Amino acid sequence: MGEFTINKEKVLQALSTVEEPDLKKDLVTLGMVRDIEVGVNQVKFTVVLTTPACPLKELIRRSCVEAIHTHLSPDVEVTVNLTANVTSARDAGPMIPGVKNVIAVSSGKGGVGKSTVTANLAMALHRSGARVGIIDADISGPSMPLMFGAENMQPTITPKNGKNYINPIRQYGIKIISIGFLTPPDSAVVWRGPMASQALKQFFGDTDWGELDYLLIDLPPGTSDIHLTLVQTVPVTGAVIVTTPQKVAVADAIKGLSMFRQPQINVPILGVIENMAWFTPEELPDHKYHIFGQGGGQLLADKFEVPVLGQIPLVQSIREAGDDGKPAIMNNNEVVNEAFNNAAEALARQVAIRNASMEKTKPVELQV
Ligand SMILES: Nc1ncnc2c1ncn2[C@@H]1O[C@H](COP(=O)(O)OP(=O)(O)OP(=O)(O)O)[C@@H](O)[C@H]1O
Repeated sequence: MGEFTINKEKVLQALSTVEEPDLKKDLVTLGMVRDIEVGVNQVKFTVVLTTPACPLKELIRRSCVEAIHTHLSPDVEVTVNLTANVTSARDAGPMIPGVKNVIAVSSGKGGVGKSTVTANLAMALHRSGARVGIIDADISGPSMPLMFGAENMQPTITPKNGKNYINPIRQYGIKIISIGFLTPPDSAVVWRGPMASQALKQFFGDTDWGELDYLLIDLPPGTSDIHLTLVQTVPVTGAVIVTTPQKVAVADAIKGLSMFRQPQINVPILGVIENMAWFTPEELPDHKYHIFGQGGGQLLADKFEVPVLGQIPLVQSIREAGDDGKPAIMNNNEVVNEAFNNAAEALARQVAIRNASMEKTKPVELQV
């Protein structure tokens, strides 16, 4: 093995041949290469990814090693450290200044599993290393307190700069605020639109979220005042729509998605998650029974020219976990975790693509 002297310049040149597959530019131009250290026959550097949930991590690592071997010498020992700095689609404003991305989770129809999907996506993103929060704005039935085993928890209040701030509760590493925390668990309070909109505004304006990579908003099914309040209050990075494969669910989801696409609202749609895509009995993990039909998620995605971010099977333990106060992903069932992890990675990927390729989002100003 011959000795080969390397300098940082040569390393950068080699790495400028590596393209970020989604962003279609090279790693050096994108400013993703940091902390290059060189030695005799050795090079070490850091690649800063756009999300810790990056599904292309290993591909990027391999491409970097290959580029060094091809352009410098096959004898160089290459160490690639991967870290992430989640990108943002907004300018830091007075509202939620430390939150990089606000993601609306929406559905056309009730009961399709929007809250279950939100809770598990949040956990999957958190487990990948991201900082995650949830706002449960589903006035039709706030379910986050139950799904996170937090029915008896209460957010605290801290005065800061002469103003009282709500501190989200923290459960399993996720910061959570729910409209359900504002009412006693057993009371049948019927939230009227204006009251709920006011509460949602407080969840942004008067809540101390600190630093978050992703803040997921569990919206009520359909379209409502809450949706309008959301897009008027904060810049929304994008929307995810949850549907089942059923035709009637898809028809409703089309209506839901159309709202985000209205020119005066114009919130990018990041993709579709098809929940209850098939039934898989726990004891037969390879079997798929398409009891709600097939292909609804894809149909919806095709119609709006967005990707299907994931398909989540109907598994009894997903329902049980929700009722037991733990998102299903915490039980480490292979089928369930693969489904939610893939969906979370696909979502994080679309957020990164959106942030790199589209204009920053601004809150919507609607004439009323
Ligand atoms: N993939 C799944 N497998 C098994 N059960 C599921 C799955 N997804 C959701 N469920 C169950 O279906 C029920 C409805 O789910 P969830 O509350 O998440 O729906 P939603 O769309 O948020 O409802 P809402 O219309 O009230 O907002 C819950 O009991 C939940 O545990």
